[in-house]
Amino acid sequence: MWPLDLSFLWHSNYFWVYLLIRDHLVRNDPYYSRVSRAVLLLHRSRIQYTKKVKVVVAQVSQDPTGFTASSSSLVQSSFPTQPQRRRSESSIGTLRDMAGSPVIALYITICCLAFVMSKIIISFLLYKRWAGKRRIIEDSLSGGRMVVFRSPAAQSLSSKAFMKKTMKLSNKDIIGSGGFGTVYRLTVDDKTAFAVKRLNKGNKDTDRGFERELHAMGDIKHRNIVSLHGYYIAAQFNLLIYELMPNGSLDTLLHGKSSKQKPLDWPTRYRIAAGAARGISYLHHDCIPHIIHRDIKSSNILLDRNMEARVSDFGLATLMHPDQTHVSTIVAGTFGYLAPEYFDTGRATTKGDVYSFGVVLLELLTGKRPTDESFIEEGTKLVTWVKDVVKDERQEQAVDSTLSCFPTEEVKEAFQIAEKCLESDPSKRPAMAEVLKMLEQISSLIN
Ligand SMILES: Nc1ncnc2c1ncn2[C@@H]1O[C@H](COP(=O)(O)OP(=O)(O)OP(=O)(O)O)[C@@H](O)[C@H]1O
Repeated sequence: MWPLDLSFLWHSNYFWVYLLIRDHLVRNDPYYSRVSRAVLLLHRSRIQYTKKVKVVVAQVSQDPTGFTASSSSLVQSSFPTQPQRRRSESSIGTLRDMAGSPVIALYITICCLAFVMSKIIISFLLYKRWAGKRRIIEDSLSGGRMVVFRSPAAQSLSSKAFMKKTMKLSNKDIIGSGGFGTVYRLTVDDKTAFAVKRLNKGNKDTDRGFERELHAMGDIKHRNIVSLHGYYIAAQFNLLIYELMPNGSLDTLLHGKSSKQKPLDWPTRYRIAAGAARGISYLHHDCIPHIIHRDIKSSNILLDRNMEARVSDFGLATLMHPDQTHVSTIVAGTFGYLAPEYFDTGRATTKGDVYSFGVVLLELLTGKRPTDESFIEEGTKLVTWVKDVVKDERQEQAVDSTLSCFPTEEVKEAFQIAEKCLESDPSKRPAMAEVLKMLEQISSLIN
């Protein structure tokens, strides 16, 4: 009976195809979208072809019951009734008679050829993807090593002109600076620009671990994460090449002094909160190995041209294995955003990131920095102050004064989510995936 249903051979293909297209689910990459559509099309035509062949086989065997018409009849035949058993015995008899039939020979040949071809094509695509993931350009100009991860945006990085532009970066190109170094805007042409972060040089030993981490970061593609396009390692400095976020950081948007800057409205704030939660949730739950960010704060949440939130700065991120729930570390991160247990134990956990996200959510709601001077004067801090406000049901008074109108119920819900994230006992804090779910439920209130 084996020639009649060769579909089991195909099922092994689906696993490889899954490997090929799984990223599409999160990336929305047009290439994988095309591949998945082609696979679906092939799958449907295979089913149709198999049906047609089975009909032909049934006709050739002049079997009016069409014993091969569907796999369900094969399943049924595992527990055959009396008439079914008689019918299948006659079918097997007919099969034996048909062993030499040219139609069956043709069917087997086509199935085997298609199977072999499909394996070759899928292996080729997987190899191409693996080989094309990263390409290395050796920079002979300054003796450094540049690695560029393949992506549509980074196509233009292949030329030496890019290296020359990088070497010419000056103070006028600076767009920001932080604890780890200075960030420059690098314009390749009218349409292409990148953010280049210049890091102070570590020693050779840290380079190897540093490169390993960067390669893992290069693999992370998500609509709420700032992509790393490549890096450059030289004797005096290291450069990280990031996607440029035209709308800057949430920190600047909320607390910037520019008079031209319009205050953020509630729907934008809500979208930023949900986007950032989605990005962090992806790092915590969907990346293998899982990633703890360790420095979630408003200056590490950047905004793309559509004001979609992107989590950035994995300079402090630590890769951990799936079976590990925490990593030990010296205290790092930013004061005001760190979970209380972090000071005691020095251990970074995903729940620590949840706490920091809770602080960012409060920043979005109140428009105040966690280290706002008014809190210091009153001898309190943002988190303690908000907890009192929520307890007394005075949320409306705590909302950012630049928010002229806002939906009270949704804002109250958001305060409650922030409060859950800020539980002092980490085990009582929700996981980031739950935080995202709760935030998404607010949007169902909006609609
Ligand atoms: N990819 C980017 N696109 C646009 N602007 C960026 C990008 N990365 C960083 N910046 C800008 O540069 C500023 C400094 O970033 P950087 O990550 O170096 O420091 P930080 O996040 O402020 O502090 P820390 O280094 O302590 O994390 C950011 O606040 C942001 O305004």
